[in-house]
Amino acid sequence: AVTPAFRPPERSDFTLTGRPGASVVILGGGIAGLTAAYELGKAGYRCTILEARHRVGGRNLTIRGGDVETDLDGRTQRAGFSDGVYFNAGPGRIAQWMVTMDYCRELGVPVEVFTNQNADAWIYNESAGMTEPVRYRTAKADVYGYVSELLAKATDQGALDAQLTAEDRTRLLAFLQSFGAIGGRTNGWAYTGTSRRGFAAYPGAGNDVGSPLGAPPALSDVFASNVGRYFSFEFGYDQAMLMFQPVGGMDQIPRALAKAVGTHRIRLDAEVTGVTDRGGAVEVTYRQGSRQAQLTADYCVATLPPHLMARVPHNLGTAVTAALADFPVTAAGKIGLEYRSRWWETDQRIYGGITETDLDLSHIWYPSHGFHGKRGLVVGYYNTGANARAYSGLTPEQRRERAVAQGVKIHGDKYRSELVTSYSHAWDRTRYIEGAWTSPRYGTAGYNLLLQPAGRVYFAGDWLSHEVAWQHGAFVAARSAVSSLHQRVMAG
Ligand SMILES: Cc1cc2nc3c(=O)[nH]c(=O)nc-3n(C[C@H](O)[C@H](O)[C@H](O)COP(=O)(O)OP(=O)(O)OC[C@H]3O[C@@H](n4cnc5c(N)ncnc54)[C@H](O)[C@@H]3O)c2cc1C
Ligand SMILES: CSCCC(=O)C(=O)O
Repeated sequence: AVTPAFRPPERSDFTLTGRPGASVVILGGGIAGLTAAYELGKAGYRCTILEARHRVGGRNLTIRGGDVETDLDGRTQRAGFSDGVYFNAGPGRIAQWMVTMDYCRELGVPVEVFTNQNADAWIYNESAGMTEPVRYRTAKADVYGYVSELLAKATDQGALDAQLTAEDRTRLLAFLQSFGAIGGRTNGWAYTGTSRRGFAAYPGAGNDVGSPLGAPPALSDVFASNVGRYFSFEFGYDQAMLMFQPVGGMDQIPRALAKAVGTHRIRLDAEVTGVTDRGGAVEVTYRQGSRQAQLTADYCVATLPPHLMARVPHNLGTAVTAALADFPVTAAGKIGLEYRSRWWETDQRIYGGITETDLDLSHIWYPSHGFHGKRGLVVGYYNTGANARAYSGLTPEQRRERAVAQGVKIHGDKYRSELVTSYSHAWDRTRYIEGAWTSPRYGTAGYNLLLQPAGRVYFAGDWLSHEVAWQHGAFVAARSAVSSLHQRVMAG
């Protein structure tokens, strides 16, 4: 039998057929712009990409030693990372079903597992009064155990008889006993803790049974600590293991796309300043340094973030401007902390994965590659919204100090003493991006308007998809735009 009811969401062998040879100017060299150029190029179109930044990739940004970035506040950082150390400041993970994986395969970008969930990573909820972190495995054992105990008791006492048949009850109780590792009826279905909680010292040879963590805290204390707060993250269809990352940094994807497109077709440091639909062609003006230039093409694919495209003078109509301006934008930030030793592996036995906190740093990511290497890079914060803005308002030094002061609470002194260098990225303060991702108003006239070309101008970007904040969204939106452009050309 074939795998039931599953169709890859996007054909991996996407190709436009026919070679019409029209010219297309593409605004923005992020994933959407590069993909538009790549797919149109394969079909024989003559494409030119205008990208305002000094490199392609847009939000797909990997920072290495020597990279220099200046933000909207004029703060310049020069990354001091060692050779081989990299920091994915934007995207970091890919789900298996995403079309991003097909592009990695087609472009020859090798991928490796990205560890999105780790039983040995920590949970730390300061606001719940925790004074030390708890391992994920321990938190899960206790929460699953107590929830199972409660549900088993209610079931066995007949509280759910209106919902359950006698057979359902038997099956549910059997499931709960295994799921929560609870006692049976004679033990009152009690959760008393098992080896699932983990050990202070793991079992050894001969008669060494190790030092089990032992009895769990009281039920009420487990719920009060709120350690279950983040369990559902890994249930998400977009975040469930296995996840993947390109070997050597996420920017291997735009690099490979740019190579396939041909770097001679990409103009960097080229800021688009105007778009005019002339009826028979599109005229785009742009600025390269002090030079003003102009480019005319048969069609245009515009992939700037919508809130920035809204500010570019054009003659596409006020409804288009209003629709572009109607995308609420989220802030996000990350810091990369390079350490001279991989103490999280040697001392804490954490090989990849994520620690979850209620601190303003939100998440701490450990590297999913380079295990047992000499150095390594930890993502010391990955936060959004108000937490991201709190950090983006600080200088890079202040950001590092704040992140390290928080991280020490979980990891101890090495979090500070082993630190070599850091680089932080504030997406809301990044020129030509000004935000992390948007929340499209699906179903509105404005959103739907932008799915149609405005004259000879097509729009694309993750913001025109149902996978915002994922490269998948940028890929499929670009495919959609070039497909309708191509249909029109072939029909004409
Ligand atoms: C912190 C963070 C984490 C993320 N995590 C993930 C993840 O784990 N996995 C994943 O798949 N995705 C993730 N994403 C989302 C992913 O980065 C985006 O969905 C994708 O990169 C968007 O591509 P795009 O081409 O639509 O937009 P962009 O990358 O924003 O491209 C737009 C381009 O337009 C350029 N531009 C702007 N103004 C002008 C102008 N006037 N003239 C010329 N060019 C201009 C910009 O410089 C930019 O290059 C994350 C994003 C962020 C910010
Ligand atoms: C937290 S979901 C939005 C950003 C993203 O795609 C990611 O970090 O996985």
